[in-house]
Order: sequence, then structure tokens, then C-alpha cells
Amino acid sequence: MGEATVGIIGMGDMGKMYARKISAAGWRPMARHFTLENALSDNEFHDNTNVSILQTGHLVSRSSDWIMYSIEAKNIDAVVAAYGPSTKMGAIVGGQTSTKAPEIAAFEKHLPKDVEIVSCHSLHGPGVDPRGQPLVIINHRASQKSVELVESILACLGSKVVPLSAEKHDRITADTQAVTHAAFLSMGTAWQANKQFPWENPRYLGGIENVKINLTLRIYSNKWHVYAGLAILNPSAKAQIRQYAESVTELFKLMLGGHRKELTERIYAARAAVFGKPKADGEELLLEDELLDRFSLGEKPAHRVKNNHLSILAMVDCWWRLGIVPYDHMICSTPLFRLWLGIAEYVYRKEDVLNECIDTAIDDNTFRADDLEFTFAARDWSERVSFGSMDGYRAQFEKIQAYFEPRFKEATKVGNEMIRTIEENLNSRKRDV
Ligand SMILES: NC(=O)C1=CN([C@@H]2O[C@H](COP(=O)(O)OP(=O)(O)OC[C@H]3O[C@@H](n4cnc5c(N)ncnc54)[C@H](OP(=O)(O)O)[C@@H]3O)[C@@H](O)[C@H]2O)C=CC1
Ligand SMILES: O=C(O)C(=O)Cc1ccc(O)cc1
Repeated sequence: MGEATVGIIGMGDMGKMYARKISAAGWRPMARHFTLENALSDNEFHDNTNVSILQTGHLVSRSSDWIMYSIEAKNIDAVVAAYGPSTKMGAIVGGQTSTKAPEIAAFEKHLPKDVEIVSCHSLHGPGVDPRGQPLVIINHRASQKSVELVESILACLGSKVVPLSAEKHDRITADTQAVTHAAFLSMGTAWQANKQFPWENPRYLGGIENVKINLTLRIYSNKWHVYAGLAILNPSAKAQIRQYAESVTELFKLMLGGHRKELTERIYAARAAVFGKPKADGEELLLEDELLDRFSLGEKPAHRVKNNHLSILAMVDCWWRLGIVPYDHMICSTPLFRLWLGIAEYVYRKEDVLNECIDTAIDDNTFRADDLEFTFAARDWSERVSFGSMDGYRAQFEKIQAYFEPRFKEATKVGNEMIRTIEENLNSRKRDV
């Protein structure tokens, strides 16, 4: 193990995950808690002789060879302004925030010129095993030797390194994460508006409905600032989220008007652009019914209730309108995005499922109340993001979060299990190919 010291500023969920892994690999992280009280009351690292909890970010900065800021994206400018000038001469600095534009801007503004910049982003939450998951490494201002040092420190995560520029990173994560979150945030908002707990409703049990419910609860059980930062501070994300809201609205209007032909043509045009030809007989899909049925928060009903899957139709429509080919982004995708793409693929590549969506959309009006609230919700999230108000985003997020709170524990357990099993399935499929 090298002699380099690693500094972590921000010991939240991700900072702690890094501190655990890096210290277990024999490095000696210097970690800074925001408040000393937190540091003292958090016993986890007290017995870990590899981790030093220092009292200020200045002490971490001046004593570390690679310093990683693992803080809320909204605070990055202020925190780098405070501790950046104390960076050890010739050290390397990076960040873990999910959007690189504000992070890199803060580094360029506040770091001394002799300091190199190598940033990173683990494309998964703190509860996911990092092995095999994408880890973006950004050489923004550094020698090859310094990039190799950061790579050797982070090798302990066992992740798959994806070298990218900051701009490319933000573009891809806007296409994948930000717009995916908009869909799930809107589902949760619609359920709350209709005073539903979807796992209590036979309409929402089984198959791909399980994925929708588990992932929605997963997002709402996380911290608002992660999603607000991703959507509001990423310069590329607003247009994507706006297009998603427009796709939802336009498709819903076609459904309401009973415009079967126009709706069908539009859905099939999007399918051709995003998924190409229908799958040949016997060709496997990313996800199958049997696998998806296993992860329910409620009792599976005897008969599957049909759904028009407006949220999924709008996602594929949005990808098509923006010229996004989601498979191109797999190298830099999160587990949540892969599951979302998996259920979209399931709907679009099974001709009978897609046609059932169209029939339900036109002929069955029992979903109208849900779809109406979903449409309002998608537009509301898009407005909040376009407006750029962190407080507006937070207020809405926390309102829905409070509604679903009682089920987070169970949903997280089921969700983790679902992600693990489905990812294993996807990995073994990749090996078979
Ligand atoms: N959660 C996730 O799924 C993922 C998050 N990320 C990104 O990682 C970053 C951290 O997220 P996460 O760990 O989840 O969030 P947390 O809220 O758990 O952690 C943020 C931490 O930053 C600390 N902090 C804030 N200001 C300062 C400061 N001035 N000095 C020192 N510490 C400070 C906070 O301290 P205190 O608690 O004392 O306020 C808190 O511990 C975010 O930018 C997020 O976008 C990336 C990948 C996945
Ligand atoms: O998988 C997702 O999209 C998540 O919700 C977890 C997450 C959140 C923020 C990140 O920067 C990376 C992963």
C-alpha cells in the first residue's frame, strides 16, 4: 500500500462508505465531520485506528494527498471556498457530488493553481455493493501519475472504472438518472395525491408494478438534496425533465381523446427509434415476469390487472424525442436506471404487452384518475426543476417522503434484495453472451 493519505470532507452516507472501504484496504483516511458533535457521537470510526477524525476541513486539506469532497452539491461552492485554500501543496482534489459542473467550477475558483483535480462518482447508493458498479473518474487537471494514484486508492471498491470528462458525465447522468428520477418522483406524488398505498391496491401488484413501487420508495427514502442537486444543478437535466413532462401530457391527451391510431403510431415510432426491431423468437429480455413477481410488498392478486403504463410510454417517448439511445449509456448507469430500462424493454419488446397498454389506454377509463394525478405531478416536478428552487423541490419531496415513511424499512429490504437478484441475473446473462 502506498504512503499517500486520503482526506474525506463530508462524512455522510457516501463519505462513510468510502472511509470504510478505503481504511479496510489499508489506507489511512483523514475524515472531517461537518460538526464536531457529530464526529464525537459517531462511534463507528472511533475504534478504527486507520481513520483519523479531524476537527476541521482545514486539517484534512493540509494533511492529505487526495482530498475528496463528499458533501451536498448545493454546498460545494461554500465548502470548497472554505477549505480549498488550505489544500496541501501539490495535492490532488476531487469530489463525489452527482453533478460535476458546479463541483468543477468551485475547484477552479477556489483551489490554488498547484493543486491537481481528479474527481469521481460512484454510480450507486451507499447501500449497494460497489463491486462491478460503474465508477466515473474524471481527470480534469492532473498528470497521468496522479490519476493512477486516485485509481489505486479507489481500486478497493472493486468498481468498473469509466474515464469521462465532466461535461460528458453531466450529459449522460441527465439522460439516465435525472429523467428516471422524474418518473418515480411523479409516481409517488400521484399515489399520495390519490391517498393510495399502491401495495394495498390489486391494480399495483405483481410484475413490473413491483419495480415501480420499490424504486419509488427507494428514492423517497433517500435524501432530497441528492435528487434536487442532480436535477437542478445539472445544466443538461432541465430539458430532459421538461420533455418527460411533455411526453406524459401529450400521450395522456391522446388517451383521453380516444385517438387510437395517433397514439399507436407514436408509440411504435418511439419503439423503432429506441429498441429497433422486435426481439426474435427465443431471444431473452433483460427481465422476466417470474423474476419481477418475487419482490412484492403486498399479496399478489389471482389475476393481473391491466395498466396502460403511461409512465413507461412517456419515458420511451421522451428518449425518442431527444434522440437518446439508453443502451449507449449502460457503461455509466445506476442499478435504478438499468431496472427502469429493463421494464421499459419488457413492455416494448413483448408485442402483446405493448398492445395491451394501447388497448387499456383507449378503452379502460378506470386508470384516468391515477393518470391525471401522474400528469399533474410530472409537470409540477418539471416546473420546480426549471424554476431552480431548492426549497420548492425540498418542500414537495419531504411531503411525499413523510407519507411513505412507515414503509421505508421494509421497502428498502425488499428493494435491496430485488436489485441484488436482478443485477445477478443481468450479470450472468452478460457472461452467457
Ligand atoms: N446517496 C446517494 O445515493 C449518492 C450520493 N452521491 C453524492 O454524494 C454526495 C454526498 O451524498 P450523501 O453522502 O448521500 O449525503 P449526506 O447528506 O449523507 O452527506 C453529506 C455530508 O456532508 C456534510 N457536510 C455538509 N457541509 C459540510 C462542511 N462544510 N464540512 C464538512 N462536511 C459537510 C454533512 O454533514 P452534517 O451531517 O454534519 O450536516 C453530511 O454528513 C452528494 O453530493 C450526492 O449527490 C453520489 C452517489 C450516490
Ligand atoms: O440509482 C440511482 O439513481 C439512485 O437513486 C442512487 C444514486 C443517487 C445519486 C447518485 O449520484 C448515484 C446513485
